[in-house]
Amino acid sequence: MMISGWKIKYSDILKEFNYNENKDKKSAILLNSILKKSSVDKKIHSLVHDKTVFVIGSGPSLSFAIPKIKKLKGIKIAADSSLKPLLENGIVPEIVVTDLDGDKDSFKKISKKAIFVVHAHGDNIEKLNMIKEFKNCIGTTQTKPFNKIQNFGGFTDGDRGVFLASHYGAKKIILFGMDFGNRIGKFSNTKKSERKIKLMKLKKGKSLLEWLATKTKSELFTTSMQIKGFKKIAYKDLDIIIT
Ligand SMILES: Nc1ncnc2c1ncn2[C@@H]1O[C@H](COP(=O)(O)OP(=O)(O)OP(=O)(O)O)[C@@H](O)[C@H]1O
Ligand SMILES: Nc1nc2c(c(=O)[nH]1)N=C(CO)CN2
Ligand SMILES: [Mg+2]
Repeated sequence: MMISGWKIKYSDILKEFNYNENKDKKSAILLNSILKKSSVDKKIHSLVHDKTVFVIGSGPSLSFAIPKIKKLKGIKIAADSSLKPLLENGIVPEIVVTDLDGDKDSFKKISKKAIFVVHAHGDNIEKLNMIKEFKNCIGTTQTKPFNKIQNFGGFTDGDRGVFLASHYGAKKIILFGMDFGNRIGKFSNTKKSERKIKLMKLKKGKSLLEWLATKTKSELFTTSMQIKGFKKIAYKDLDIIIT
């Protein structure tokens, strides 16, 4: 089942980014054909339901966040390119949310350990074969869900991670490196020619999180830049809310 109101949000995305819905569907159909039947859905539920979950993005604050994350207990969801600096600092996330444009070597390092939540869209069709290496994998789409393909809502890898955690009933969701804003973090693999579109994507991701905040049952916190509906929390106070 899709989060209510998603159809309108997706229709806005199609217009704003000039995406082709049929290509998004084609990509989802291909992903469905590659995915094996699995019990990964249950595994995510047991990791996330009623738990404190961290969603880690690649914004400028990620460098400051890493030493703090190292000391904290919680389920870690890495958004795509944040995986590389996390692994380099000995932090192994349980879940990776990706549309497969993150660092391939990092994916390989945890391909048998982590759960991969792979998003199919019209512009990553040629990358989908990569999932054959992932032991635990589920597929998502921004179009209608079907068969093995789900739609939890969200747009960029980071905000989709938050929608995922909310869908599986996380008790608390705490954001790290999810600054959005006008500065793209150094860990993000954004080419110069793609900066403008990336900033538009970040703006959309942030607005979707503000929308989610009006609907979710999870308690929402951010250590990064302010997001409406999220409680801003200082690193030094994290111990108080992580129980
Ligand atoms: N200022 C920021 N710069 C970069 N990433 C950010 C920022 N703020 C939040 N993020 C989050 O970090 C996530 C991971 O960053 P990354 O650069 O890997 O994105 P991406 O893989 O290009 O994202 P997408 O494929 O969703 O566009 C993004 O999906 C986004 O949600
Ligand atoms: N068709 C299409 N859909 C997307 C794309 C994209 O580049 N093309 N990027 C996303 C997050 O980066 C999410 N959805
Ligand atoms: Mg990505």
